[in-house]
Amino acid sequence: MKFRRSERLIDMTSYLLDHPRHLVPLTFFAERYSSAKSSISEDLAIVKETFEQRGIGTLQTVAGAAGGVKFFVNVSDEEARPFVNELCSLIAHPDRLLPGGYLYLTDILGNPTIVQKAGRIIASAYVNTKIDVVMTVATKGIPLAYAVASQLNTPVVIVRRDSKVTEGPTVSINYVSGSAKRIQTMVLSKRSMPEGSRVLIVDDFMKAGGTVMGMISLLEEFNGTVAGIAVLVEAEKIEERLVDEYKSLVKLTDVNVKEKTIQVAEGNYFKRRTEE
Ligand SMILES: O=P(O)(O)OC[C@H]1C[C@H](OP(=O)(O)OP(=O)(O)O)[C@H](O)[C@@H]1O
Repeated sequence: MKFRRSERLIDMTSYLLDHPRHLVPLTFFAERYSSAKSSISEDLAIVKETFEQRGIGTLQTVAGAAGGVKFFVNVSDEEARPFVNELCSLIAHPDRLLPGGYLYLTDILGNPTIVQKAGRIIASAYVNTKIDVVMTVATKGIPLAYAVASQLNTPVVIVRRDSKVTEGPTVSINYVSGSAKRIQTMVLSKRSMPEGSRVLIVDDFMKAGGTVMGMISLLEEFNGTVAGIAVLVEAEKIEERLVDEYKSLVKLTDVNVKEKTIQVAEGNYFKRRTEE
């Protein structure tokens, strides 16, 4: 059955969006549409141009016999900013404030539309970064970690705060949870990731950064490399912030637990993108 160009473009776009960072050989599309590879190359040029013009992402071509094309999500700032501003308005409710300057985010983290969009935007910040694994810590960071990892075509590694028989042999470290100055434990199965993995650390919220630091320490036990750190929301700046290099979509700027007021602004996501 022959496919018209318009049909090929629609189906090809859908396939590429569903398979981010997968290498798709041109022959795959040529056979799928019973078309010549030259026609497929022309189709892909149109898809690439439109993706880039509409701020959706880009296509990278891998030359050679084992080559093909890979879709990389790369949401433009014009596309991302309205979403982040909407997120700010959603978060800026004083009744979200919790003791210790933490925030109630469970409703947002339970909203697949929000989490998937945030995942695409965070993944866009690493379009030129090689990432083998996305790491998070149970529990609230898990939905966002999966949303980011699905765009990076990587597995998710979930650090636990306790050891379970079902995890097999594990590595554990103790860390100081920043603000609370509590000694806490992090545990990870020895089978969770290969030695030397390049890891993107993702979490929902960062206050003092103790949790992120804990994951960094754990990573050292696997000779892993921190490829990046991304959080949905960062608490307002505090002196003893343990982590400097990270990206956030939203930040709390002025929290007054007593007055129950909260100011929220864009995180450093856009700032760091312009600096890159
Ligand atoms: O920067 P820090 O001061 O370390 O705080 C950030 C931690 C605290 C909170 O997790 P918890 O509510 O402790 O745990 P869970 O995600 O399981 O609810 C949040 O999800 C981050 O992981």
